[in-house]
Formats: sequence, C-alpha cells, structure tokens
Amino acid sequence: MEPSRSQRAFLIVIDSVGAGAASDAAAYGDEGADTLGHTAQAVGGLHLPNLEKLGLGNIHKLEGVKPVTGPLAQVTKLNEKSVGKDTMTGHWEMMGVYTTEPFITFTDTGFPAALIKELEEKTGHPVIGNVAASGTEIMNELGEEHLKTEAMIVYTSADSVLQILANEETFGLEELYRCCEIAREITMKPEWRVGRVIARPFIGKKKGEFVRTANRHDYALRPPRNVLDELKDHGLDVIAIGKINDIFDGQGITRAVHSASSVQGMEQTIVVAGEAFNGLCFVNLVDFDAKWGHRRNPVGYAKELEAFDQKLGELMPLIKPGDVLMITADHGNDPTFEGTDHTREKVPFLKYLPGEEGGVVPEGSGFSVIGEYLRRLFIEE
Ligand SMILES: O=P(O)(O)O[C@H]1O[C@H](CO)[C@@H](O)[C@H]1O
Ligand SMILES: [Mn+2]
Ligand SMILES: [Mn+2]
Repeated sequence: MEPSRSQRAFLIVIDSVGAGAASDAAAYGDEGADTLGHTAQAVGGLHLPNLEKLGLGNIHKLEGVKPVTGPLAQVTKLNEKSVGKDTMTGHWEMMGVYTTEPFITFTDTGFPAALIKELEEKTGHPVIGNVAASGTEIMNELGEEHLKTEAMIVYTSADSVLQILANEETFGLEELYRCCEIAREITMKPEWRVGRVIARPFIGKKKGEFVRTANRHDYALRPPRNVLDELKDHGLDVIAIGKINDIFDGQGITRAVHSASSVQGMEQTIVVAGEAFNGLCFVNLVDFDAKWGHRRNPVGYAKELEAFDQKLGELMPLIKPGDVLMITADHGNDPTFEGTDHTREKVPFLKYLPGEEGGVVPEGSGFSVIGEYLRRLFIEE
C-alpha cells in the first residue's frame, strides 16, 4: 500500500549518550553512572547550544547546558525495558523488539575450547587472546604476535560479542571478513549464540602505532520482525546511516550508507535531509561509544558532543514543517566510570516537530515508544 503523502522522520542515535543511571542500574553494577553529566563535569561544562535550545538541559542537570523556557522539542528520558545494555538490545527495543532472555556472554571464561578449535580449523588460522578485553589494549598487547604468526586475535567483553582483530594490510580485509563469516556460522549454535561477531581491522607495524580502521563490520543476529519491516512493507523508504544496517542485519532497510566517522554520519544525514524521501532516516553515530566511552576518555567524548552539536545546527534548518527529528541513545557508556564497558542508563529522547510546541514529557516509557510513534505516523494514521 502506497502512503498518500510524503512524510520524513529522522531518528539519530548518539551511541552511548546516557543521561544518568537507570532505576535498575545496581543490577548491572552501574549505580551512579551518568555519561552526559560526568562528561560535562570532567571538562568544566559543555557547549551545546543546539541541544540546549531543543531542551536537553530541561531534562538533565548538565554543566554548561541550561534549562530553557520554551524548549523547541518535546523532551524526556526513556528507560530500557529489555534485559541488557548493548547496542542491539537498545536499537531493537526502539523498533519494538524486547530482549527478555539476555544474549549469551563469555566475559569471565572466554570462548569454549571446542568453539575456538572449530574456528581455527575452519579458517585455517590459529587464535590468540580469547579473553574479555578492551579492543585497543589487546591490539597493542598482541598486535606484534599477530603480525608474526597471522594468528587471529579473538576477544570479547561484557557484551554478547565475538570480536576478531587482524591487520588490514597483512592479514587482509577480505580474509578477516571471511573468517568473521565463519565465526558467525559457528556461533549460530544455541549454546554459543552471541549477539554479534565483529571484524576489527587495524593498521600499523608495531606496538604503540596500531590504529583501528573504519572498516569495522558487525555480523548481528537477524532481528525478529519489527517496525522497520513494517515501514518497508508499506513501501516507505528506510534509509540507514552508519551502523544501523549491521545492527538490523540489513533487514527492513531500503538503502544503507556506511560512515567513516560520526561527524561524517551527520554530514550524510544533512545530505539526505536535503533530498525528498518518504519514510525514515535512521542514523547511528558510533564514535561516542567506540572512540571515547570504551576508552574512558571524557575529553574526547566532550569534543565529539560539541562537534555533533555544530552539525545539528546545520541539520535543523533542513527539518521542515511536517518532518520530525528525534535524537536519542541506545545505552550509556560513562567515560569516567570504572572498567571499560557500557553502563545501564536512562537515555535522553528529544522529539522536534518544527512549528509545534515543545516541553517536558513525564519519564517512564521504554525505548519502544519510538517505534510505536513511527507506526502511528506512517502506518496507522
Ligand atoms: O573495546 P572495543 O573493542 O571498542 O569493544 C567494545 O565494542 C563492542 C561493541 O560495541 C563492545 O562489546 C566492547 O567490547
Ligand atoms: Mn551502542
Ligand atoms: Mn560499545
């Protein structure tokens, strides 16, 4: 069924920009986490004039960002209802999929010997690592050994992930992707069914000089049918920018755009906002999480937020009456918190409809209000 008129929705997920510990944060060991608040404190205040105008300071106490009278957006905080605090559970819940059984993790034990053996045999490469680690740390620790032996560096985290680090120039990107596809197949066994296999290519010849490249690729489990499928089946455009295509395994998406950085992701969004389309433009900006949150670098996090805000200032004039712009996050990743993992937090939710009044909306909803809203907007109207 063709929709009768053209309507555009933009949904930008600033990956990991949590707005304070969730009510159940203690169950995740994350009491007191506050990605936005602690980042602002760490740098003596954030300069985010566009997010401020939208009303970010009206929902969260934030050094440098004031509450405003007449915020441009309807603003609130959302509470994840799913079990988990990772990218997949967060994004899937936005589109109406609740994760009630946590995805399997191998944080304390590494992967079982039988899994590793199968991976070695099927790929033809030995495995080193096999622990929970920060990706950049284990790259520095084992990168030289990898260069000498061509062994794959396999690691995990508190999330349900099997990540493979390999040098893009010596091991080869295609070879890394091939090995990840094999790993994805092996980990489809119910007892090994991780949420994601992630290819982590890097470059560099020695310790201290290794750098990960933008050719990361995620192999997620296929999500159950969700709002994206419904939009697509209605003949609407579902444009995915950044990691969205990977997170949904390409399902329910009509056009996918790969981003090399979060600033580029915003630039790509600005280009799309200058085009006519009918449906959803769904954006994930991953640098906040991958470059700064997991690295526990609040200064980098703050700079990335300010760069985002500047691009937001370019995007907003392109959001016309009849369009809607939503900004949210998928989980927290407080760059001042202990460890290097995500944090269970509430997330900000800003909904901007030009020409319509903004204001503070009571808290309490799950992430799925986003998908429900899209369904009302595009399908049920
Ligand atoms: O430490 P790096 O390699 O950035 O990995 C992090 O990124 C993964 C996916 O977001 C998380 O599970 C965490 O392991
Ligand atoms: Mn994420
Ligand atoms: Mn992450």
